[in-house]
Amino acid sequence: MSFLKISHLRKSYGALEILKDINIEIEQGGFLVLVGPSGCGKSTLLNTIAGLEPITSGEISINGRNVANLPPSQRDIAMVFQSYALYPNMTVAGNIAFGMEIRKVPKEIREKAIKDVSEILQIGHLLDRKPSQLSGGQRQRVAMGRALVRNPQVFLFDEPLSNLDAKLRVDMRTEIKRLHQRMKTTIVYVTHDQIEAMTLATKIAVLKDGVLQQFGSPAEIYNNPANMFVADFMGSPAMNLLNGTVRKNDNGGFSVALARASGEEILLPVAPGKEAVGQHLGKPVIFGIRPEALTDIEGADRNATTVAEGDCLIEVVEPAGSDTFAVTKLGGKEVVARLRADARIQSGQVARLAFNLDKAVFFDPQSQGRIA
Ligand SMILES: Nc1ncnc2c1ncn2[C@@H]1O[C@H](COP(=O)(O)OP(=O)(O)OP(=O)(O)O)[C@@H](O)[C@H]1O
Repeated sequence: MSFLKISHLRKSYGALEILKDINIEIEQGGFLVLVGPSGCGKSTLLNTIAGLEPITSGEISINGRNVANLPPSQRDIAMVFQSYALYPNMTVAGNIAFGMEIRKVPKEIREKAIKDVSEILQIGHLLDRKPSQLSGGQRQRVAMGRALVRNPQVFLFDEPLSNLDAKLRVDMRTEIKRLHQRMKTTIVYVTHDQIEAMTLATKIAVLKDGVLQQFGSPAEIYNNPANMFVADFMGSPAMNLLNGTVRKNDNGGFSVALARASGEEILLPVAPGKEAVGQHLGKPVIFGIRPEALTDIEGADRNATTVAEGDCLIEVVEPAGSDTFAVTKLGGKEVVARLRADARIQSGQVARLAFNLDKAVFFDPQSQGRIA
């Protein structure tokens, strides 16, 4: 049974509909990440789960109980905000225990809870400090500690790492993941950072303009994006989306032809299992390939069943330490290939690249949906 279930949820401000028929469900212990560009409605969705915003219609159930019309205090959730929202005049221990004090939890139990969470979060040495005496990462830990001591059914995180610098963000991301693995709590987490979404989530919901674009595991979303928006939004560098035309091969299979800058074409065979693209025979399609599926010949995946090679004029080479990105042009668009770090390729040179066509995806240029 799903633990958190959002059914046909709609939210409007006056005539403006912000969330349009959202349906999502996750299991107990799941880590749901809501991701999408600024203004897509992810914070609004989180706030409706928290009870901070009333919904226009639909249902939100937690552990089988419809909470949509309950106040936040009766939903058994705890929220960690981007701004941390710590009380500046209280010590760390005071901040963590404040909710328990209000609920008149006995002192020994409070002290034990503070001790337990401060061990988990490694903030035992900070308990007597005020928030102003803490670093951003330490404040973030205290905010999490305050949520943890409540032991709620669901944790809600609203962009908790966005105020931290890049290095600390990565460290805290790992820490949140470790915490989730250890505590097996159910989490809903908002971010606009697709890497955070990929690394943390058990399930990702991608939103755009208040519409759920795709809901699935990180691997499903990465490998089989539902549409061109998801394909472009998830992954860095983004998936290459190129204009192609479907052709029939002499042997009965299909290929996709991409125009080169020179005017000639490169013909890429369609891998087994992806023949649905044949329904678009003779018509334009969008050919999607991730940078790592387009490599130097030596870097090609030896286990791939369908690989094609093609000579491409390399316009720019960008060494990135662990690998090298090369930019070429195909199908009227710039294409990024991900080469091995020591690939001997230079800008201005024609280089032979390998296309792993097992990883290719096709989209209908009209509907922008994936052809499956
Ligand atoms: N009280 C309100 N009245 C009217 N419109 C609102 C209100 N609150 C939010 N909105 C609008 O709802 C849309 C979704 O906002 P929301 O804050 O949920 O987006 P978001 O995806 O979390 O964006 P960000 O990443 O920038 O925080 C935006 O277009 C916003 O302008």
